[in-house]
Amino acid sequence: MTFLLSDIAASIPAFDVHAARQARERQDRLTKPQGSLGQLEALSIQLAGITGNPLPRTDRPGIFVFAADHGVAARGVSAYPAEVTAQMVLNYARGGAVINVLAKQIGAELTVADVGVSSALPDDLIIHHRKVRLGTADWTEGPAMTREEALRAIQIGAEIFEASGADLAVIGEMGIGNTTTAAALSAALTGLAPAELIGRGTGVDDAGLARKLAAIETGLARLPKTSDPLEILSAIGGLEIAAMAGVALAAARRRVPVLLDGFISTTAGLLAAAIAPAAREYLLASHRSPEPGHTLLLRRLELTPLLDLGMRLGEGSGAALAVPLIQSALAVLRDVATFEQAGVSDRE
Ligand SMILES: O=C(O)c1ccc[n+]([C@@H]2O[C@H](COP(=O)([O-])O)[C@@H](O)[C@H]2O)c1
Ligand SMILES: Cc1cc2nc[nH]c2cc1C
Repeated sequence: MTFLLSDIAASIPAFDVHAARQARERQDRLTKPQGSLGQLEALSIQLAGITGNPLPRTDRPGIFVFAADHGVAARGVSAYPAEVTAQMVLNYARGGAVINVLAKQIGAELTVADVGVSSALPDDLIIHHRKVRLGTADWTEGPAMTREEALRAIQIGAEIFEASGADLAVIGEMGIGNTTTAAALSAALTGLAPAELIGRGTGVDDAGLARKLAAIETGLARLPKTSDPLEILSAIGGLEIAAMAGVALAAARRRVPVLLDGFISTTAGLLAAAIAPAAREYLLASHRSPEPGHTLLLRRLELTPLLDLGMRLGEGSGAALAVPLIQSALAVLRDVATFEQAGVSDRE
């Protein structure tokens, strides 16, 4: 099967304004003051437009966590050593990480894929073994990966989503150093200033923050002059960001909502929307991470997060918490009685 990004981009359906209008009309007839459920009302209407169903449901949420390493981690840009990426994949496989617990709590299926961890992982580990390469190259010195590798990582994300049957796609990640990559990639895609996009990630000190900025400035200086998202992605990385964008594109094609997690996950949403502008309508923001770049990207994508809990873990954790909120918003739209049905007097 040949995998063409242009085909995917062209096959994403438009937001269904008719289904959204029907959902809006129903929301306004439910036995509550109009607008009293705040953001949950807009959310249910948006889900109707995304799915093309005026009474949508998300009974099979899938959490897709992609792991990969970043050559740039060698520049001292993270508070943790690079081997934590591989160690955390083992933790996911054994069920011991935060996202394992939260996935179980909300009854979501968790899929973990190695798309570029830099060490060999045991074959008997129950994860998707889809390594594109052993981590990205340090993009301050040369391209993170080839164009073919970037495309392959997007394709893997799309394939993993397609095989899942999920009706809501959470995209999460694990990759030491990836807040630096996400900031560089976001800067290259949006023109936003690196100094405004960087944050402390896993908890770097001021010197670490200065190293992040220096790395990004070096990386951007050697970026070819291009607005082609795939070119930018292959120059900067990362593999897990590419795979998350692949999930987002494939989900949008099937009218499945994409629930973003934190800064890195939202960078993947930004990338998907750069590849296929129609994909933007399918993105939902679950929470706001304290990474400064996250707020800027949410604004750029015109997304309002549901939660603001100071969470900065990644791995889909903030998004997992928002899944029950989405399901509650949809249950209300489907099952609350209308004024007419309940014999309650409507507003004058
Ligand atoms: O989701 C976020 O906003 C977020 C913010 C800070 C850190 N993280 C996680 O921490 C790792 C990246 O942090 P760092 O400091 O190594 O660049 C990576 O595994 C992410 O999942 C995630
Ligand atoms: C322990 C640990 C767990 C993580 N999960 C996602 N990013 C992470 C980064 C670290 C360091």
